[in-house]
Amino acid sequence: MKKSIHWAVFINNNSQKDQFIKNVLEGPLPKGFEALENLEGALFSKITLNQFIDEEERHGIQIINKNSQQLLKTMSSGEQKKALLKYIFHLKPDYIVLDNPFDNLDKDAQKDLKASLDHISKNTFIIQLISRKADILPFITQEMILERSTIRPLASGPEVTKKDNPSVDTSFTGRIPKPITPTDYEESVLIDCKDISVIYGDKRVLDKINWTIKKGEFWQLIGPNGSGKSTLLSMITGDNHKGYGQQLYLFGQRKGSGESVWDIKKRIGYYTPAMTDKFSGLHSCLNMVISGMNDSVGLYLRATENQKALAKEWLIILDMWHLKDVLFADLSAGQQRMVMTARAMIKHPPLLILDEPTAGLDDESAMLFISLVNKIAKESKSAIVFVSHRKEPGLEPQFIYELQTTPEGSHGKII
Ligand SMILES: Nc1ncnc2c1ncn2[C@@H]1O[C@H](COP(=O)(O)OP(=O)(O)OP(=O)(O)O)[C@@H](O)[C@H]1O
Repeated sequence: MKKSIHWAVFINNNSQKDQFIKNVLEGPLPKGFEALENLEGALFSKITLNQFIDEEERHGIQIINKNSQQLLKTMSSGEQKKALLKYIFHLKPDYIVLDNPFDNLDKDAQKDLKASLDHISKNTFIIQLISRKADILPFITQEMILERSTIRPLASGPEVTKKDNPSVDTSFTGRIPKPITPTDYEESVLIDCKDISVIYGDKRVLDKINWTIKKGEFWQLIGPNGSGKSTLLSMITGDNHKGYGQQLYLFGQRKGSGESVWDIKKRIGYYTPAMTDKFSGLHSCLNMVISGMNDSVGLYLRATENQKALAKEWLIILDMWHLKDVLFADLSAGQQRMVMTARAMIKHPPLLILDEPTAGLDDESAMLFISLVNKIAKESKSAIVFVSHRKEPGLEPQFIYELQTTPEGSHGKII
């Protein structure tokens, strides 16, 4: 039967998305979705991927990658999404819930996904959960918004659009607070990659990468899915053993020359949204910021008065001081990312790495987050590496390092 209804459900930081998904898949169906009664649904989401990865880790069971030698968790995020999509299409469900389907996908993969969904939407109901307005699928017929747990049609028309499109104040008051102790690394070159290559089995991932990151530089790292962005980052953070024996210099020390992993880690502030999933979230917002000074999650050591005062300054800048006692888990996704970025930056590490930090954020939160990153770039001496597939409106990197895939592995180019 030809399907003529497809829904877009706009979600923002306050939407209770998980509950909504559960209701759509298992009932009771939310108002407006009665057409799905007694039908079989499937979920295309990071949530599903995490379940498959968990199954693989705990029980060694490969489901969506059963025809592949490669473990799901070692696949790039784009490859994981493609494998899940193939699996779901194979199941031929009556409807598919797509949870921000374009996040983590490069331009070509987004185009392919759009074409596949266009095709499948002829026989399958689509419910698109969406944070960024530009992502809306062309065949959507109903636009809804999920405010906390309440679903309602999206307002339209001049008198109501303002309500659903509030403007964002991206101006922060005050300057980025200085660290308690300045960094002990004063050299100009932080990271130096000379002819770095990486091969996994017979898969050539990086080919002769030359990239130097200097003090205070603001870089964006781009490249299609599977081009080796995460692999390159793991070389820079000293986490990839493939760096041994290569001309990889991390804060002046050659990888494998007896350098201390601790010395490397303490000079890098790192944030990627997947980090947030791993925290219990039972720490207060203030303690999460303070923990950035102790390199621990939450607070296990008693904070000094100076540390508390510095964390306060950061929360004031972020306009979140009134939330200081709120549990991290109870903050919105956008607020959690601000806190995690403050946590990564509080010591003003020589290098701040932000790996796809805006994935899953709504337009407003992404704008606010980007203006924070621009501010950090302007007001601190930390170098920044920002990884993102999107051309983030408003992001002001000085340089872009692009990985371009070739059969010999990706080549790097400064653009
Ligand atoms: N441990 C591993 N074993 C085998 N292959 C791996 C391993 N780690 C990474 N790869 C492969 O290396 C390639 C590069 O992966 P990487 O995660 O670095 O790409 P990426 O540019 O970050 O991609 P994405 O944008 O999709 O996140 C991928 O094809 C991936 O499958």
